[in-house]
Amino acid sequence: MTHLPIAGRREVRLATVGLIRGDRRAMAAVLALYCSATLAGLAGPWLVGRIIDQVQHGADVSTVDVLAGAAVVAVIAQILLTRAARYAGYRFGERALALLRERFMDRALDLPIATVERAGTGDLMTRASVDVAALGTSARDAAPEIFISVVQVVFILGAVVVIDPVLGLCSLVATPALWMVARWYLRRAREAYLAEGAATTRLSEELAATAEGARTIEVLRMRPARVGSGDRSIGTAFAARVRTLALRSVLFPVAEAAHAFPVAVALVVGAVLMSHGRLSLGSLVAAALYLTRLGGPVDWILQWMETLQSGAASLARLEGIGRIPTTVPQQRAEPDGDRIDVSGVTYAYHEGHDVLHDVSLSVRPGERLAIVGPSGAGKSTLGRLLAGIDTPGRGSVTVGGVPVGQLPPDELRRRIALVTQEHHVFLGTLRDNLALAAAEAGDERMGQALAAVGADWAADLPDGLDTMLGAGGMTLDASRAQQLALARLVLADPHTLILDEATSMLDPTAARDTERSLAAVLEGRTVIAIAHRLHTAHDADRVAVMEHGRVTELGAHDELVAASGTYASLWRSWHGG
Ligand SMILES: Nc1ncnc2c1ncn2[C@@H]1O[C@H](COP(=O)(O)OP(=O)(O)OP(=O)(O)O)[C@@H](O)[C@H]1O
Repeated sequence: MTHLPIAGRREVRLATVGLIRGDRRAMAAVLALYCSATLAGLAGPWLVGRIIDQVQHGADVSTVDVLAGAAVVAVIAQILLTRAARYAGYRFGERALALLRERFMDRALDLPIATVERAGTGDLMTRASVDVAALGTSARDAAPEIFISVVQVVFILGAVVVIDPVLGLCSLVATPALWMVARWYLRRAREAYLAEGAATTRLSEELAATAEGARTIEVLRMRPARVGSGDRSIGTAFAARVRTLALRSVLFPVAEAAHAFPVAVALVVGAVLMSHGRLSLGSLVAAALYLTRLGGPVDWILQWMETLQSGAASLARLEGIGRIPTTVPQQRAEPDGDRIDVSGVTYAYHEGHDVLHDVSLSVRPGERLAIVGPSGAGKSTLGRLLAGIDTPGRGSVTVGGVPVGQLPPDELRRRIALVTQEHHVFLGTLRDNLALAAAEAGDERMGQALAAVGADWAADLPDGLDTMLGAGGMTLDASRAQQLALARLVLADPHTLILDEATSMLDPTAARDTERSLAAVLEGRTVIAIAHRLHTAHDADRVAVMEHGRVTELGAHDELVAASGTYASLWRSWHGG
């Protein structure tokens, strides 16, 4: 299985910058609001310093009152501005997330089906669910919180430098130690917490399984084995927890010390500066108050950094989808007519193992061609090539002279449709389900399409086209679901249909109903039917027999029967003759 690609650091950086650039005004507003809120927050300690200085110089009560009043106003302004900044920040995050999600969906829907099939849908599903959720937490919480904290740290340091540059330098004394321990921690934390999560999950699964299977365990005398494996799981979980505890027991004390140390150094240095008359007591108190405030945002940064890292990993996985070349072709060519030509086609799922060898066929507009042959002969593979899902290794599959792979997917679907046993009912209204095939179709056309395939039940629905289908709504049985799929085909109106065992999975009654609906859809179109039951072949204009990846016989039913080849013997054995 080939994995879907993952974007590199540079692409992730570019994507992030692109998101910020795309919403530049909002970003500027967020930045301005956070800066204002932080500035308002800085007023408090500064005013306290001024009050101390004023009191020292024998100021009267009214001066102190004014300064205290200003401090109150600053606190209120800080609260209001922070609220506005958070609101704007979260909205920015949500918009960025929505954009990424939509871009991911667009890219995912543009992916060549063959690529998705080869990578397995699980990978794509995980990216669409787990990674989008992880990115959501990053965009919604981690990024804004880190952003606020960085703004606060910068402003607090700036304020201390303004009070006195020497004190500013003191506030950086612990930075190298903090930087080193943070790097050390972040390098190990992700893996350690993932291991802890996995060990905890394993332990609870183990205990639950033991409890549920208690009787069986007793009967089969498996107790020692279960106790042993339970002990091992507990041991693993314990070791994983000790590991994360060890990481925290290094990070937190260093971080605590890193917060306290600059305050202590600043007080000592400040006292010296004061004794030289370079600094007032009020300024020293203000600087010390600022430095004690550094701890909060620094802790916050450390705490959210990990989430941001995992968000970046998710972004790399979401952006990775963009690395896959889509099916959208470089040049647009207009097919000349509806004729389908397969010429000299070779195809291999795995290099060196061709499953189609030099297949050539022409299907004229309106013809009915049945493809028959033993299992594994390559019929479905040929069907996929005709529908443009896979591209031939050598040779070409063209419609009206244009290779099917060169037609944009939308255009190709309007010409050629592959009908398989899958007839998915999408969650939504009946109208939504039909609009997938023709978004522009009105209610009348939809009604006609449903009537054409004999879906009379649709006319009796109380909510009509607005009836909700799928989970929580009305469930359709297999034959109705297939009628819905066929009505979609009528709306899409392709000139060619490739039927791959379209009715073989249904029960016989459903198959009969469906066959009638199918007959209505086939009317007037070119039909290439991968036939499992030979009466389909009997009714076709021509029959192609495939064996070992080659077309070995091609002609009308009667001709092939008369030729006494493979088809004739298949027909005889099927007919019991
Ligand atoms: N996704 C795949 N990956 C690898 N090999 C495949 C894949 N699909 C089919 N094959 C192989 O290609 C060959 C042709 O398979 P294909 O399904 O086209 O035959 P078929 O004639 O349609 O058979 P059936 O009637 O059983 O569906 C078989 O050998 C099959 O094992």
